[in-house]
Amino acid sequence: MEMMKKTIVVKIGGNASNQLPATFFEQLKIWWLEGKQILIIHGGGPQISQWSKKLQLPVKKINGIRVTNDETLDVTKAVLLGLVQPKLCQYIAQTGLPVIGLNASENHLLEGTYLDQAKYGEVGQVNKINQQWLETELHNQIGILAPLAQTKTGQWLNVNADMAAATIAIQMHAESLVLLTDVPGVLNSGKVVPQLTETVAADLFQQHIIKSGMMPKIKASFNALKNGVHQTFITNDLGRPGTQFQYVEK
Ligand SMILES: Nc1ncnc2c1ncn2[C@@H]1O[C@H](COP(=O)(O)OP(=O)(O)O)[C@@H](O)[C@H]1O
Ligand SMILES: CC(=O)N[C@@H](CCC(=O)OP(=O)(O)O)C(=O)O
Repeated sequence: MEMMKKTIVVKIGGNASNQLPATFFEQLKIWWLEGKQILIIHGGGPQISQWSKKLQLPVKKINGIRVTNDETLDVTKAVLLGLVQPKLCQYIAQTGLPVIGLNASENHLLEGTYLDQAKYGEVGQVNKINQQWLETELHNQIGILAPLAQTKTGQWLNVNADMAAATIAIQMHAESLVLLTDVPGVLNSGKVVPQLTETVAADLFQQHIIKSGMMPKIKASFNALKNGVHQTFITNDLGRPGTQFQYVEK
């Protein structure tokens, strides 16, 4: 009987995807040669904001979540699936690794529901994934997946990429979740916090040391840890652990 391959989920933030260091591709190659199954969830927040501004659409985020109307949703889809994803696929293909771009419209890959339509508009969370089909796709190639979901009736939803990555990592029973961003980890007074517990995180929230885009990452990381993902990290370099999350059962 063939052993189930271990899955590693890497989320790449929009800023990070513009400046991927050599260590990123080296680590992908190492995991690939070790026989890991690799799924990359990509962001693209800064790129969506940039294109929204060019098109004179409002740019508004609440707690790191984009307020998304129908026009912003179109821009989000166009930027993620037309610009960010193909560029990442190209970079990975250039290293000689096999890669495929994926999105919610394929075989009910990501099914979602509205988060809070009155507050955020066309924004959702992922509830269900087509795990069987995804596993098959990831058997012989690295998957690059956009953070968009579809409702049961086919309405597209914009999903925060950190939250999408955590949900998908949980449902894939991933061994690790890495959130790759533009800072070396969670920072406090300019220094990386190497190990972060929920108690310390709550304290850093209260002191407004953890803000904006870092907020969904912290929530996503603890959510993943509590639901079976073995390890979660925030880093800007796959060669360094950055901040590792610690879940202490109460
Ligand atoms: N305590 C913190 N430590 C590090 N970064 C923080 C902190 N609080 C807020 N941030 C911000 O979070 C940003 C990362 O989130 P975001 O811009 O959404 O990145 P990504 O596109 O990778 O998801 C950092 O660049 C920084 O500006
Ligand atoms: C609902 C929501 O906030 N969606 C995000 C999706 C992209 C994303 O999360 O990109 P980063 O990881 O680069 O921030 C957005 O529209 O910006």
